[in-house]
Amino acid sequence: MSKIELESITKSYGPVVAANAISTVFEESSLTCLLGPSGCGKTTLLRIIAGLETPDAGRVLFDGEDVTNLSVGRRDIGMVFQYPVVYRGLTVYENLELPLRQRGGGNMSASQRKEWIDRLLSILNLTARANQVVDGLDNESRQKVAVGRAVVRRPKVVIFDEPVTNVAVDAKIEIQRGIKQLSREIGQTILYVTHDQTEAMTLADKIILLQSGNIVESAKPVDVYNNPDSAFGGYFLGSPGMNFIAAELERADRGQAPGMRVKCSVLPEPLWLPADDASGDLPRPGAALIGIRPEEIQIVEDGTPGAVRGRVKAAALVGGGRWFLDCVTAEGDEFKMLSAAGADPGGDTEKSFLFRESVVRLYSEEGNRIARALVREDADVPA
Ligand SMILES: Nc1ncnc2c1ncn2[C@@H]1O[C@H](COP(=O)(O)OP(=O)(O)OP(=O)(O)O)[C@@H](O)[C@H]1O
Repeated sequence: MSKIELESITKSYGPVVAANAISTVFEESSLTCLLGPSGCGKTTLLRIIAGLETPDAGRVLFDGEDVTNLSVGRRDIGMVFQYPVVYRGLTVYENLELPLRQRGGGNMSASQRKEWIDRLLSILNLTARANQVVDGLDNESRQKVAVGRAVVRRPKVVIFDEPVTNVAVDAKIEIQRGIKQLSREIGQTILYVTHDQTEAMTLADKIILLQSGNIVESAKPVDVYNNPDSAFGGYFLGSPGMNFIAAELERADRGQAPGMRVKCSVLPEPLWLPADDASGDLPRPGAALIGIRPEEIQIVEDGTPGAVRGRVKAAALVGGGRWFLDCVTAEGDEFKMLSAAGADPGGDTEKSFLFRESVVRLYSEEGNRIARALVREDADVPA
């Protein structure tokens, strides 16, 4: 189990930059999901770490050792792909035992080896099938065997490239649970590629979100979800994604405290950005965006303090009895919201909406986060 560091990894295919000077760290014994839309560079990065691809520039380090020019075989990596790779003609147990016999298991006694394989079989819910020949197994069970084969030697890192794409839903959850357990109980360092945000949110200790060969988010799932660094991250995670609504910034110092006033059609009163809360220098006056998640907006009684008027354009029932609503403010700004379970709010109806100030985030027009939160203009500020 190793800590993996990437230092300014760059890889281009003709005019396409698949990895643009990427630097990051995958901590030992952690499960990191590489997430992003098709073509963003997930597989390229994984292949460079595995040694299946050579970067144009930059270094790959395993526990501080430069492995950039080491062959695949000398990097000590386990791999699981979309389609299960198993030894045909052998039983489930033998599939897990063979890699240990071939290499890596030499210092285990026979009883230790059996104990370890039995533990893996139990984690992967394969104990009852231990003596079945893999050729007769369904695709899902064969993929579990492939996972077992990849981790049994306890390699420095195990790489998963969309391993549950071709697996039925029930088995998908079971395989994901097994993989999570492997990282928790055995401390295996795992890199996991997926384009499925729900899978990444469920599994990952850390999510790395890629866009066009660049890392745009790198944090715990809850932090990426609640406070994405980029509008792309806010939009990509969430179903539907975060709303970004046009806002206007103007300089508005309060006594000795420098800051900006933030006006937006969903805020009946402007909010205030103290200079201390801005990431970097205070932004220039002008256009900006506020970010708010669909589930953070409420429909409230007319006349509720802080509410603004708008219209529900269309409503659709979604999971758990909640309603997905397509809405627009009186000033014409569009937004989406998820209402609590309840009666049909009806399409094309006038409503009052509450955008809770406490969750309004501020982004530049280019989509970079300026502040995680804003305050009321009359809030106490340090002298
Ligand atoms: N061998 C190659 N030759 C030419 N272009 C390539 C090659 N491998 C990757 N690319 C290009 O590099 C970019 C990144 O590809 P990559 O496969 O890493 O993305 P990805 O995020 O894994 O996508 P997907 O989810 O579709 O697998 C894409 O534009 C792809 O077309």
